[in-house]
Amino acid sequence: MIESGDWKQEQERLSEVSGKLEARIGEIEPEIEGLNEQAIEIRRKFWEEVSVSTSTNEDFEESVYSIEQQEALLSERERSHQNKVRQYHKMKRLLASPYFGRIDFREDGTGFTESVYIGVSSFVDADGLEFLIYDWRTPIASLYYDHSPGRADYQTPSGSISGNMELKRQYRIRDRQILNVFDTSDTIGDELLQQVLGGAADNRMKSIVATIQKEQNAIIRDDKSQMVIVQGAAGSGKTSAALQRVAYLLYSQRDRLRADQVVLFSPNPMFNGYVSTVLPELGEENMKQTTFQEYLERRLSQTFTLEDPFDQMEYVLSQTSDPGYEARLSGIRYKASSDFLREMQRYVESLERGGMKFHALTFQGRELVSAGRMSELFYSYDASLRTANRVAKLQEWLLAEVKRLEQEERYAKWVDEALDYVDSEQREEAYGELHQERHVFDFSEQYAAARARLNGTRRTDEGDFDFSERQEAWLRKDLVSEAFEPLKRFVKRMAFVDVTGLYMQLFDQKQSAESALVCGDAQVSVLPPYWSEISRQTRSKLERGELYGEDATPYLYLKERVEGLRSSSDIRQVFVDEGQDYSAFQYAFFKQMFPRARMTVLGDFSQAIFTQSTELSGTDSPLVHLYGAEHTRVFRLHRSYRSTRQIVEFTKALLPEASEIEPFDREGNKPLLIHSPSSRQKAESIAAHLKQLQAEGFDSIGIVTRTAAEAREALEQLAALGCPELKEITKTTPEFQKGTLVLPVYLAKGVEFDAVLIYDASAYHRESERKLFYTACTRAMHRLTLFADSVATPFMEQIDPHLYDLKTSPSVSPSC
Ligand SMILES: Nc1ncnc2c1ncn2[C@@H]1O[C@H](COP(=O)(O)OP(=O)(O)OP(=O)(O)O)[C@@H](O)[C@H]1O
Repeated sequence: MIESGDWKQEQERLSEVSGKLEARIGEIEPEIEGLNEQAIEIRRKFWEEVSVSTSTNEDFEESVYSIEQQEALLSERERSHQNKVRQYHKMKRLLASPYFGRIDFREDGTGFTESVYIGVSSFVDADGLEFLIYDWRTPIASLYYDHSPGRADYQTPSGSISGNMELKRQYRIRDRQILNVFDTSDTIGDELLQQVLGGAADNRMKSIVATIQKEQNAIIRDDKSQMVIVQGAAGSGKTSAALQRVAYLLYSQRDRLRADQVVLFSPNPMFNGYVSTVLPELGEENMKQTTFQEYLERRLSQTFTLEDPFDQMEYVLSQTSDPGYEARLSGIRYKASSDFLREMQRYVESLERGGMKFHALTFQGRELVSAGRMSELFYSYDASLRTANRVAKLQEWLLAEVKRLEQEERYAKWVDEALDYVDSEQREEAYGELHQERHVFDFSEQYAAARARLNGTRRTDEGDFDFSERQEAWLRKDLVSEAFEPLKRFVKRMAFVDVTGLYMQLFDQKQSAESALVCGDAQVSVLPPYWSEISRQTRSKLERGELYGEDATPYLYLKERVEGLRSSSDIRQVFVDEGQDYSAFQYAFFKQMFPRARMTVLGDFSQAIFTQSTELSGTDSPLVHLYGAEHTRVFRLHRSYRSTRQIVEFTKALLPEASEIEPFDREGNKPLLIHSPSSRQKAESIAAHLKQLQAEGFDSIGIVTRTAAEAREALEQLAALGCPELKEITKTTPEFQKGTLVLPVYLAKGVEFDAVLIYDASAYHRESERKLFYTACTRAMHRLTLFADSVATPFMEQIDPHLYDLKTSPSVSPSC
């Protein structure tokens, strides 16, 4: 807390700045209105203001020029309007809470101290000379995040600036009143952070600009590395840092980076909604948001029915007695591995020498171009050409060939027969088309046609032999062209390349494990256990027109390498959250898909719940290899902000190798384990506990289950006990909601709750489920309660019993 004189002065300054903000808002409002009206007026009178004439070429050009000018005027007004609206919203946002921090900095050699007030955006005095508020992303504002009072320096585009920080102050402001103000000697005083973290969970993620920590600031402001990897404990602010990083990049590169050139890959659609308000809260437009599955669906769902990662997860967790289970697991691991990626790369290269597969071009049961002919041509091209270039050449040849065949086809027997069935509508169309052939603007033609129609006479050219011949020729052309349309599409879509056959070839069962994996000379270096069963499963799935989740990316990778890449060169920044859940293949794919982008990958290997997980850092990490170690920077976040100290100490103990996790010092109850002798009593106990939590005022509660089936069971049991307003979250739920949610742990990734109830802590047995259990428990901010039958998960038996409290089925009223 500061002295009352200082407080008074601060309040006076706040009132003064708020007054100036209000005055600026007052000035902007009529300007916005004016610009909007101008734009409406221009749009309304658009065609009155332009002169359109097509009489001569000069007139035509004049018209185009006049339309372009009018368009330019309109878009200039619309742009000015949008800019003003943006400014207006920024001022409004500032008015609610103009700044959150201040530093007094005496730059070496200047002889004076400047007070730098920091807020979500800059605000300059009316004369344009004094910064009343500095945007948190300005270079000088980084002093606030990186230093304590004393010697300090910060980086600017023109070099480093050093000086003395004489004061560092933090504020909580609401409705023009200072609620709290404190001077701090720590980097960012824990007091403000304590207050922020002690609050309730929200159904939307919040911005953290007022309390960004030094190690998070380094991530946010790294604008040198091509690849930024953040390995951080659960709740250490990885997602938060990523979102503030997007805002920072949009600010620091505002002359060359637009929000739609940034894309965030989220773990599920619900998470997209959860984080979508942070950037607008910071006055920035949202980046593009998607999930990898959405992308796969867009590219592959026309050819296959795709298994999504959640169904794959359900299989892994629930179908353990399936006879092919071990092989499937081995396949999932292998198909995500760098080994398989290397095999695939070798395979694609080997296709330059042999093994390409094509689908013949057929028409009405006749083979127009055989697969063999395509193969012959493909291998006749210059051997130095890459596969995709040869496929492109072949496509060009095929298109020309189809055109030639189409012309030949016009005199086929089926066309003669079809001509007899041409109806009057088609003939009329032929008539119209023939007359239009000359030129649409050919007035004399139209005039002659109109006169002929009016006078009921026949035009001389219609009666002659030439016209009916031309009409027949036109009809033949039209009939064949329509019939050939699917063939042309087939060639344009590159469907003549048999990608499925090529992919299947990789899983040729006839090859023994010791021999070559495929034709050509791609030799297998490492084959996974159960190889022939993996091959059988993969092939039979493909034969049914279906694709396992683990095959989707490798399949698409192969397709793109063979058919040519479909990259998005406009995207400049790619963010991948929950990065441990992506395979080496997916990363190779990201690089291929976004060739001009830099990447930021955030993840936690301790939360790697999918079988195909990837180690983010470390020498073997495929991520580090992606851009090379010299272009990659790895950050580690150890401090966990989400949960109370008691919850972090408990969850940390669940991971034998996670000793580096540090809890933020916020106190709460120890996690509570409640044993119940029967599943009925367990449900009753959960119901009673829920009621108690709601009575205590917790309004964001997650009942976290192991699988979707368990979530449904929980929902039914609790609803039968009268628990009100339980919300079921499934993989298709589009929005994160507040309230009591029932959801499987894989859908709780990345989100948090005031209180978490682990529906069945007895259900996690296998070592592979340790991370699943850890992920479930780390969703809790303030309370964690675990329900189990007589024996809880072995992971809890292995930890210090002092880390949690224990109860046996409390005698409580069984309903909500
Ligand atoms: N510097 C900070 N100031 C205030 N709150 C913070 C800060 N850093 C993190 N938090 C809070 O901690 C919680 C966890 O943050 P976030 O979800 O970004 O972590 P994460 O590392 O992505 O977690 P997980 O991997 O478990 O999903 C959020 O409520 C976030 O607002």
